[in-house]
Amino acid sequence: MSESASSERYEECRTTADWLLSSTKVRPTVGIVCGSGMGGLAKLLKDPQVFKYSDIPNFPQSTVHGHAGQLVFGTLNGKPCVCMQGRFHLYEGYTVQKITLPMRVFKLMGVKTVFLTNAAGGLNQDYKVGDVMIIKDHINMPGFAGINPLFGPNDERFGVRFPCMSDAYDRELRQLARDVASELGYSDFLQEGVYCVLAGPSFETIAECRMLRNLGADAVGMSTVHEVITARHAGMRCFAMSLISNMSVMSYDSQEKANHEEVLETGRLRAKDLEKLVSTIVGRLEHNSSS
Ligand SMILES: O=P(O)(O)O[C@H]1O[C@H](CO)[C@@H](O)[C@H]1O
Ligand SMILES: Nc1nc2[nH]cnc2c(=O)[nH]1
Repeated sequence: MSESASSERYEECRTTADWLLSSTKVRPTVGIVCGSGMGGLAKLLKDPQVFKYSDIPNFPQSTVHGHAGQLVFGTLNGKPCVCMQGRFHLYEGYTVQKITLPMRVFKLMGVKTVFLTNAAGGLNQDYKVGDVMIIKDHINMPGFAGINPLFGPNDERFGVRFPCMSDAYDRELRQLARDVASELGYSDFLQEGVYCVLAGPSFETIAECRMLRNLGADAVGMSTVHEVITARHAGMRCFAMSLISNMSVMSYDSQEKANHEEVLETGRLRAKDLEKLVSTIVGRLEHNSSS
């Protein structure tokens, strides 16, 4: 990609951010991305203002069941928020740059902290369906094949050429999440681990699940990592959580089969707990001018 194409991408994000800022009075400091079946989070926002993705300039469209495809502005526990009720995935056919455009739009709208949720398969055999895993680190499998949202000329207006990723998942926010989970009585189903992203859309084979576990992954999914890389590049703090919606099949004796209906059903069962967890954490966020 040429320097001018990179500049066009900046202008594309700027146009979208300016359009949104002129269409709402909310000035969000918190951005939320809802995972599969977790769109209920957006319904917690007070005085909501809803924009369909199809009405927002330059926005991709949601094509996956369980992703409503709208951007909701409002306040959550007193904090001005923008919430993606539906995210984009590589397997939908978008480029990695397109699926992460909303993160740059968040940045240009003034967002400081991004909360991401996803549904994921549990690779760690100590986990169970319905567990909530705070993500402490990731493995970017598509990145090993050159699929990284920062590929191409770097635009310094967003961030540096070589951003650090060893601090991608904010330590303080993870501690806050553990404290809040403990207060809410959620410790029994709270985990903390490593999320591995694959391109999808096929679920993993048994051999692939075994390999990913051996590599140190606790959960596997098809999202979040690209968004986190883009958000961190732009200097936003990130907190991400996986709902363990199904256990990855690790044995040739197993009759289990991963499927999207189970993923959505687990989301429905754990929805209220997840919503309480996220809204309480957001309510306790402190933003100063440098964070
Ligand atoms: O990561 P989210 O968007 O929660 O969705 C997860 O659920 C879908 C598979 O059921 C995949 O898209 C996977 O990434
Ligand atoms: N790749 C992948 N994504 C998921 N999303 C929800 N469950 C799964 C899973 O088992 N594998």
